[in-house]
Amino acid sequence: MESSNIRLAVIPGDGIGTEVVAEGLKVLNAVGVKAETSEYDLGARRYHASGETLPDAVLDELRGYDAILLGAVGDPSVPPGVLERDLLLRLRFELDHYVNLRPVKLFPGVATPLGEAGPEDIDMVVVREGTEGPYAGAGGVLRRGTPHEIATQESLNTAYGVERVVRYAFEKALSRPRRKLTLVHKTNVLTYAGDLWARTVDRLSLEFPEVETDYCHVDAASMFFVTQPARFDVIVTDNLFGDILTDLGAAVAGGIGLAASGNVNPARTAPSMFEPVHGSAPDIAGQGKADPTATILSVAMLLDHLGLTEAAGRVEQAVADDLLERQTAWTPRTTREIGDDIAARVAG
Ligand SMILES: NC(=O)C1=CN([C@@H]2O[C@H](COP(=O)(O)OP(=O)(O)OC[C@H]3O[C@@H](n4cnc5c(N)ncnc54)[C@H](O)[C@@H]3O)[C@@H](O)[C@H]2O)C=CC1
Ligand SMILES: CC(C)CC(=O)C(=O)O
Ligand SMILES: [Mg+2]
Repeated sequence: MESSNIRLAVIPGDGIGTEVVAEGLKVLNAVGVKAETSEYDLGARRYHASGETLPDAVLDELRGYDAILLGAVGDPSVPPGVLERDLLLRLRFELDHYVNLRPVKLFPGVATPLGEAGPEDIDMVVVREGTEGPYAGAGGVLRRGTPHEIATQESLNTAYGVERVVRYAFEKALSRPRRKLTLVHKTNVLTYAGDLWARTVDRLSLEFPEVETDYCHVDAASMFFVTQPARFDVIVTDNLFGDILTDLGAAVAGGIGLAASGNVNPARTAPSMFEPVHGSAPDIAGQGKADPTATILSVAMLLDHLGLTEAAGRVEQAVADDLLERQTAWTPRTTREIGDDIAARVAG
């Protein structure tokens, strides 16, 4: 076993976030990695108790960890966007998580709505920009509440921000057997931002001659996710397109309960943060219905990021085995039971 002691901040958050994170930690414990975990009460409960979303002192403390595991944030009792923007996006921006890494991978035995498609057809990684785009918060509103209201929400794209995420995506493509990188954007309409993205890919492609590059408009890419997912290997795209495409990718690869992600700071100037792609799912919260697999796979990504590749591989293999068994011997299980079963497999 790799010996190391990791310091982990845990933010269960809201709704099913608390349920799935408990299972992620259970599996982390079972894999035998020495981890010192500290839980942070951030989310709707704290907001109602104190009005706080992410106090500066907490943010500073979080900077000192090796990594962060997050469940999900957002609750119907809190005005829309408050927790998403002031907690989740603030974490991503302040900790410079400029790569939002989202594998879209069909595990053997998992049913896909695409019918005939198999694991060889659905195996891609979406490299979503994480700190810019329409999520940067630029824009405003005039004459709010009147019939003449004007709301603008601008997409921020900097040469610096685009170059660093595109470079990461090229490196990711180079590390994979197919060595293919597809830029997904909407260059035919979003001409200013699209031009910057396209020129950046063209320029960096000279540094990565082994990587085949390709371009797809986001509307067509959405179609190809469903009709020809094998077109894609590594995708690089902006914050909004990547958000939308990865929920679609999750559906195609067996469901939102299986989709893992990492908010990565490749320069390691701050801890990276790992979380399921899904949200707090208020519709099923507190009922033990949430699938914790996405969080458990996010724990595997976290371990891999910290160089604990053997442990990461064991967690992913345990998930793969569990998913395969679901195909042949499916029985309804609670969130906790799925966590127990995967933890038992990890422990051997
Ligand atoms: N990273 C985060 O913290 C995210 C937070 N959100 C927030 O979460 C709240 C709910 O957002 P929604 O749009 O409903 O998205 P959602 O991802 O929470 O739920 C969408 C649908 O998927 C189902 N689902 C989600 N995770 C599941 C799991 N592990 N197992 C089984 N079913 C699962 C839900 O029951 C729901 O029907 C909102 O406040 C939203 O802003 C949404 C996405 C990401
Ligand atoms: C709630 C959003 C800020 C985040 C989201 O939907 C995502 O990152 O997938
Ligand atoms: Mg999303």
